[in-house]
Amino acid sequence: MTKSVLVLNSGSSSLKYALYNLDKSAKCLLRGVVEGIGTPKSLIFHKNAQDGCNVKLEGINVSNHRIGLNKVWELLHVDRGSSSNICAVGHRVAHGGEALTKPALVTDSVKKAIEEAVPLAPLHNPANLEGIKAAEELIKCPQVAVFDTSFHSTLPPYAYMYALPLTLYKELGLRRYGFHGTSYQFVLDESASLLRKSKDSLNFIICHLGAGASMAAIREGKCIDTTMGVTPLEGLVMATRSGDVDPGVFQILASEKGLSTQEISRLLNKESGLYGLCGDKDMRVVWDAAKAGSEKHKLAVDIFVHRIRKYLGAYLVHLKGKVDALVFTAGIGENSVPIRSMVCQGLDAFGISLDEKKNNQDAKEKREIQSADSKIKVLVVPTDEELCIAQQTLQVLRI
Ligand SMILES: Nc1ncnc2c1ncn2[C@@H]1O[C@H](COP(=O)(O)OP(=O)(O)O)[C@@H](O)[C@H]1O
Ligand SMILES: CC(=O)OP(=O)(O)O
Ligand SMILES: [Mg+2]
Repeated sequence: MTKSVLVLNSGSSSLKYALYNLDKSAKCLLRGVVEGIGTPKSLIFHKNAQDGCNVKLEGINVSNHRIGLNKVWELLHVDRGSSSNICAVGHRVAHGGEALTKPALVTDSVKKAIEEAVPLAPLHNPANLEGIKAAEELIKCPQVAVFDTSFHSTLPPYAYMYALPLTLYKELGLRRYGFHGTSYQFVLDESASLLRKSKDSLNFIICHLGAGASMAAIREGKCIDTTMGVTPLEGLVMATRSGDVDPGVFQILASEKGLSTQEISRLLNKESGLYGLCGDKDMRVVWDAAKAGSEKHKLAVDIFVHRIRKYLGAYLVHLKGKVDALVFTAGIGENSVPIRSMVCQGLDAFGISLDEKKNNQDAKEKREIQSADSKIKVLVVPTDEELCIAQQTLQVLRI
């Protein structure tokens, strides 16, 4: 049996995993996801691309990522003994801080740097680190960390600095880092290949709209601005994250509601966004309820779209109108016809116009959906963070 690389993408409440051939083809052998970690109703979906072996485990109790990885390990073991051929593990790590700007072989000092960045990504880095430690115990092979933040290391200082006392940047590393980097990397390459041009000659505005959502402005293949900040909380409205709010709310919540910093952080990260506005966090449910007439769900959709358009306007100006394509990716970006339509509504004057028939096509592959007279192309490009992590893992290990 061929040797393989295992990719672990530990999210705030999920653990996605995928197994790839350990060669340049990096063919996907199987993939799966443990959802609802930390709740009594966790779910595991496991799909073997080769023999169609699909497993769905429901209602299990996966209280943390370590237990999640143990379950995945059992499944890999059962699934044609896949576990015994793993020669490398690639981990998604959300925050690399200022020190870690490239994929890195996991060493004690790399783990320490990931630990030091925990305050900067409180929902993600602890899970990432737990995933690394658990994998080290289970699988004796090289482990590689691939950082969400790396892609954004090209941001110019005027885009990454906050207008806070300069000393805070020096003391605490308080600056914009940006996230979803492996997704942007993958989608940028895919978009350039769709347009049959070198990415270095192309400008894009990419919307990564998943449960976590962000946007990036790309000039000549390099990121020049992005919506997420020092943490993955800034910017767009997300499933449970507020995105941009006036920092003045901290004072009001503390003095008027007596909330601690921890409680405020929880409120902004887990109880806000779509969920805070309408009580639902899955855009499919939110959209259906809005269509059925629920005013609060309609408002949640309007706020979600308005925030995207605000940044779209900013990035169009930032790129001086020279944009080759507006790209939609991730769960909502790839699948929601109405959200894409609302984002592009009435932008003909800015060179963006959708072909609604193409937008409505039920397709899974990367494609163009702009109208014939649209100056800027509009693309739907499925992301694959796990494949990108596998490729970068192989590069670090020079395989
Ligand atoms: N057909 C669809 N219409 C609208 N939203 C969708 C659709 N399919 C998936 N989604 C949204 O995509 C989200 C998940 O996206 P994903 O990129 O997997 O997020 P993450 O990796 O951040 O968990 C779901 O929460 C759901 O809201
Ligand atoms: C950084 C981030 O927001 O990741 P995710 O979308 O997986 O939550
Ligand atoms: Mg994601």
